[in-house]
Amino acid sequence: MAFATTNPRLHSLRWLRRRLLNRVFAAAYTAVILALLYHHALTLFQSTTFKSFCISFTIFVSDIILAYMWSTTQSFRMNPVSRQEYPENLEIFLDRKDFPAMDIFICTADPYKEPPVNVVNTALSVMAYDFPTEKLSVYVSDDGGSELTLFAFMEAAEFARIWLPFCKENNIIKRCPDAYFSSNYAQNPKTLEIKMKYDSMKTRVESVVEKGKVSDEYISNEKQHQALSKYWTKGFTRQSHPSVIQVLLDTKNDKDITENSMPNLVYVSREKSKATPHHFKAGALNALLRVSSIMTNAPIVLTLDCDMYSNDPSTLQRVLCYISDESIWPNLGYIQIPQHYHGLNKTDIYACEHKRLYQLNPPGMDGLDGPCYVGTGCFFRRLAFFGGPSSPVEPEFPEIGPNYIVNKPIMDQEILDQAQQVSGCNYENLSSWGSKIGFRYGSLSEDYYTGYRLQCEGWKSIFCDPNKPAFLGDVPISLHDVLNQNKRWAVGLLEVGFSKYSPLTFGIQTMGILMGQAYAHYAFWPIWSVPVTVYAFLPSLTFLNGIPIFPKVSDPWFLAYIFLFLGAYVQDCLDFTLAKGTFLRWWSDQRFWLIRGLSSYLFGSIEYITKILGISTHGFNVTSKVVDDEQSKRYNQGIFEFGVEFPMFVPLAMAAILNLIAFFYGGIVQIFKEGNLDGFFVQVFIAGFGVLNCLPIYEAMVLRSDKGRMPTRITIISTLLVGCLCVVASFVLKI
Ligand SMILES: O=c1ccn([C@@H]2O[C@H](COP(=O)(O)OP(=O)(O)O[C@H]3O[C@H](CO)[C@@H](O)[C@H](O)[C@H]3O)[C@@H](O)[C@H]2O)c(=O)[nH]1
Ligand SMILES: [Mn+2]
Repeated sequence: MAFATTNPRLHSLRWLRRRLLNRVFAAAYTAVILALLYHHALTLFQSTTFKSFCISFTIFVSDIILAYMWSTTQSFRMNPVSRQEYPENLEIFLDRKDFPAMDIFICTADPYKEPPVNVVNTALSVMAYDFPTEKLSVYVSDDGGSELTLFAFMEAAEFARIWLPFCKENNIIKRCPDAYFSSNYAQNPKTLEIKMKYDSMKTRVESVVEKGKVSDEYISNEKQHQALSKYWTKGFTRQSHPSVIQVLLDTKNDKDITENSMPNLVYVSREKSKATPHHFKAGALNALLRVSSIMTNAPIVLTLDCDMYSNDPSTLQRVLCYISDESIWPNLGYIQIPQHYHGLNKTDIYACEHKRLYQLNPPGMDGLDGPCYVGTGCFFRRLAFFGGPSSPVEPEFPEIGPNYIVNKPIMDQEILDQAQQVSGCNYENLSSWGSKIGFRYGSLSEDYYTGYRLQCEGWKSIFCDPNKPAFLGDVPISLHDVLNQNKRWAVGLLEVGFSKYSPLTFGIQTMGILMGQAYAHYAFWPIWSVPVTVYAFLPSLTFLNGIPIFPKVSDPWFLAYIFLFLGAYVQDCLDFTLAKGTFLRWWSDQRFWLIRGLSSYLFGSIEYITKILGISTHGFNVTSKVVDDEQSKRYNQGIFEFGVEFPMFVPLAMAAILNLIAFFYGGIVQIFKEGNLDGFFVQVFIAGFGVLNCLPIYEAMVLRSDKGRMPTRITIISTLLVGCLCVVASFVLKI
């Protein structure tokens, strides 16, 4: 049969050959780790003084943590797979009229940190998907409760009427207007006219944001006035206000300028009250889940952050390649498409690409039960939010359940009333939302936690990583923002790691050792701060006091250190560069791992501890997406942005100063005067490696005069603290 030979398929899966090599290497590496830990244990027992006991103990603990974290990474290396989709075959299997409906959720939380113009760009890019428009609904959650965002969407709804047909007729690939007009697009009267309209919308939105309110001259009709006036009632604030739900486009009634239908576009700002916890993004997404159930109840839900626009109009078709495969459908919970970023600088100084998290580890989990959910670019099956594949959980009433068939138009008053009700801030009281239903509460890393719980319930996930990135996102471009973002993750991850659902216990029990370990790897990221901090300070402090703490070069145990260090680094570098990474980006990535260890992970762990002790509370600090021109210029040149007096810079600056002193001063005294390189080689090497990694910090402290330099106060404080540390160490270590 001719058919059999051509054998059209929707997707394929390939086991990566490197998994065999990985396993052999893992066996050898494990043996050496165990041997070294045995050696440490012996040293510990044989230590004769309290001082040497303390030093050995610290190193032992650090190495156990490093070893444990290394063991968790093996889950990603045992079974990596690679998938490929064939969307061109889709319509052989599935008629276009049978495509399932899609509800797309976009979250925004603050019009000043997340400029509304960018949020509408994200929305326009997905509204223009190459998909039957009547099956597409875009829901925007505005946790900022801001008339500025609503106004931006009113403008966007109008602009969409010309933008969507333009994209479809001309087969435009970049359907995010801003991305399109910043590219090298064909300039003809038609495109120029559309650009003019886009610019005029942009200017209007930006000037409204600048003014901080929508003044009368911007309001074009009574309907808009009515919608916006909700914000002008007395007592309406961002933290306390009733729900505002506005259907901006209704696929049944609204037509674009070519008389074709448009997708639904619904703006939702859920009710907020200072007395009721709102659970940040997870709460926002749950409100959207319910509102969308009532209005459209599509079986597939895409979650998108407002800083991620669609870069490929055919992504939905690609995802349908999995969705329409009956062999994987029964247990399929979600399909995760990784984050890719635009605007990274050449060497990605803050390692914001997170290659390991978003690109290297997921194929490893995909070879097991499937990747984590990472908060954006993820297609969920609505059903997955309501209990496991074989243990469904019923919601409070059927209209918000996954099986409900919506039979009224979206603008029907009854629908609008119900939507208003389910987006109320007390709606979830005494319900299973956040615990058994919907996005899960209890962690600031709600994405990781939700995916984890769904997988524990038995849902599988799929990693889909098309060659052409399906979404492109923004990265924070100042060090302060990046460290804060990573600190938030650290707190959120520890919240899961030490909860009753800890991957170490609950996870391993329900999903097996490899999946449990994979999730534990992330949950315990922040404990890397312990070994990183120890290795940043202890070798230098002891070295300056003439105390050797590692085996001599002539000692056979020295080889174990060499093997473990080089083994981990070379493997990491190979993984990174084989996945289209450059060597310089890899260098930034490993450097930033050290930086995070000394800052975000350290502070995140402290914050987590103070929180469980009840000393402090913490919230979801939204990352700023506003770009300052000067900052962005420095970022593009690959220059670190310090600039502000930020406590997390202190341990970084301290480590930089201490290692520099140890490397030069200690190096000269010990090695040239006393000729003792053999005994101190590892310590000198670590200090030298520290210095090499800290080059941008010295530059920021001494050589730079721009606004992004290290604030003088931080340099002074850190120098004083290093001084104190050295004095204390010389007393303690000389005992
Ligand atoms: O109370 C809140 C706080 C945030 N958000 C939205 O959540 C998204 C992510 O926030 P952002 O400040 O951009 O955080 P990032 O650290 O960049 O986000 C990463 O980390 C988050 C978890 O910490 C995940 O939710 C994200 O998907 C993931 O990209 C944005 O769209 C926000 O508008 C809300 O809707 N409500
Ligand atoms: Mn973000």
